[in-house]
Amino acid sequence: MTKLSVNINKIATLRNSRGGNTPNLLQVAKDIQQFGAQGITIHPRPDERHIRYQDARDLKPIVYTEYNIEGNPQHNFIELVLECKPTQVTLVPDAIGALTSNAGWDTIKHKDYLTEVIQEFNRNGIRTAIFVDADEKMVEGAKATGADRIELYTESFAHQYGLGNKAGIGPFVKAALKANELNIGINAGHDLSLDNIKFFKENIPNLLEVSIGHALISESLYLGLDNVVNMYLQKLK
Ligand SMILES: CC(=O)[C@@H](O)[C@H](O)COP(=O)(O)O
Ligand SMILES: NCC(=O)COP(=O)(O)O
Repeated sequence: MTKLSVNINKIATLRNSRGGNTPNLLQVAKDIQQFGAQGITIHPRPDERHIRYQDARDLKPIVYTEYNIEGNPQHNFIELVLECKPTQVTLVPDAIGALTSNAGWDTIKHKDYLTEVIQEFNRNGIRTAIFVDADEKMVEGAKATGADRIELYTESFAHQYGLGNKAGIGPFVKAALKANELNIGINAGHDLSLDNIKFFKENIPNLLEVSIGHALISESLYLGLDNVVNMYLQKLK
């Protein structure tokens, strides 16, 4: 079974568009867990355009499933994660002002920095994951930092799959086999959807967790959050 962690960034985007508290992020997080999701993911960005740092703190007592905080480990982010002590921190190399995540880490070039940050989180009992492209060398580099898991950046797979090109899964299978060989866990995310998730899951050996936000919230506009969470759970069995 692969765990579903729902990324609630888009709920915060909607809330922030009017400045009030509708929709209520904390209530949505409670409901998503009640509907059966096994985790909640947030990705606070430095400009706090969707998830605010205070949201991360407020969610701490609400999230009783796996709490995953994603972001670039700048000083403020590290402080926040150490304060919130989530189940998992996922390190993502976001450029300031990027529209969304658009690349994995170069785990070879940044090995020393990543190792240092990961040691700090490990000392605090927080599981660590590194966001990487589907590249065996980057998986080896992630393992060398001491990270518990990789998160495969799935945008290229999703894009190719949408064009009808199933061969786009190829590099992801190779990266996953390398991760299995090295005994580093596998998460995945970015642009996964009801259309592509089953194929992805069936082809990736030992896929532990997926974090899904943009498509899942969009699909919920038509089908409802409860239905959509459960449709993903069926496909991830
Ligand atoms: C790492 C990743 O792929 C997601 O966290 C994604 O970047 C969501 O962030 P946005 O909601 O800001 O697009
Ligand atoms: N880590 C990926 C994530 O949290 C959600 O990405 P997306 O589904 O919003 O593209």
